[in-house]
Amino acid sequence: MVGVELLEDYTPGDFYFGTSRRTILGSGAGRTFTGTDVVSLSEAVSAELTGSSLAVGVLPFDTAGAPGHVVVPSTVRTSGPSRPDERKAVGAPSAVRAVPEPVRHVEAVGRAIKILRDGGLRKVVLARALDLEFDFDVPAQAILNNLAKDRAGAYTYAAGLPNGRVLLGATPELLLSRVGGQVVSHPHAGSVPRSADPVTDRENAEALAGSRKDQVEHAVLTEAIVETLRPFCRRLDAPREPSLVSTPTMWHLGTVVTGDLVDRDVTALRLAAALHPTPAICGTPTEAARRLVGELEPFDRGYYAGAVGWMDAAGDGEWAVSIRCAEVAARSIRLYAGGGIVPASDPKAELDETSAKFQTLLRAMGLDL
Ligand SMILES: C=C(O[C@H]1C=CC=C(C(=O)O)[C@@H]1O)C(=O)O
Repeated sequence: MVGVELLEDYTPGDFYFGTSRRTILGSGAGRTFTGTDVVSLSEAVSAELTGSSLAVGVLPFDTAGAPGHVVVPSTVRTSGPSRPDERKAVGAPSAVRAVPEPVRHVEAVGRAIKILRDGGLRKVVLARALDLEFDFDVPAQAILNNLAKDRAGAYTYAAGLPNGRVLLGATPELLLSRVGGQVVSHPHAGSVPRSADPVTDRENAEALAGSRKDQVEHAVLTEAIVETLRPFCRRLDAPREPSLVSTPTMWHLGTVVTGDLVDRDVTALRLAAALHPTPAICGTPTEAARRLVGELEPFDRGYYAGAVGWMDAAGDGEWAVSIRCAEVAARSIRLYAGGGIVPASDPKAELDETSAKFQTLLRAMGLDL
């Protein structure tokens, strides 16, 4: 058992962020910043941070639905990585409901494909949700423990939301990290499910690497990241071809983009605000894709498909894309999963992809749905 004390001490409302290098636990709100203009929000937060203080928080998918929410916790503790040995029991739900019904998601993807083929857009990301009701309070700490135990994603997180709920998950995708003058982004797009059978698993990965449709889906994303970061960087590198990356449940195409900043006053949160929403979770062109998401999805995304992370007084920090996550209310939990749609997408395959993406949370809850 390595460095699990902070994980054990987590209580709902705290901010938890765990990676392979460190664990951050922030408790108690010393100062809270809430705003719908994330660039102004990032500037207000920078102005407040001094010495060793840290700001932590979440950005929503769309500030028309929920504000950016960043706090300077009264207590911040950090340690090495948290690797629990034991799984914790979560318990079974009394009701499960898909939002929308799977057949309606297939229809929405079909409509999106038609719009894309008619030439209006290059890519849009459509999501669906799974609502689970319980006869007891949802044990957020147990789910977080199990996500860390499963090493379910490179960034395991939980954050208190302004509505009193908790966003928790384990995402593979880095929106932006900044250390001194160096920035890194690790965009992910293009996916296939893992398989328990090693031969099928390898075949799935090879099919993904060779898939023209997934290459296009990924290229749209990397282009957008590079275009957004270029004005901020004097050096910016991105490999021509994406690489295969995996979580316990999914294979993805990923590209590590690295750069050197022109101006070291540009903070991690400011850069994350510039990048968000990327085509990994919204689409291209951004505004048209955001409108289509609003038209085709029958729910508000809230803090799903936003960003979660931290920043220090020097402007360094890490912001991950808030996917493979759920929003926990007292006795209910809403899981989210989405997928990028391009003209060559297949609606049924997109439904299956979202089902596979739900597995990150479902496994952590010990559920076989
Ligand atoms: C939008 C999600 O995943 C994104 C990240 C990786 C791969 C994706 C894809 O292949 O569609 C999505 O762009 C999600 O998990 O809800």
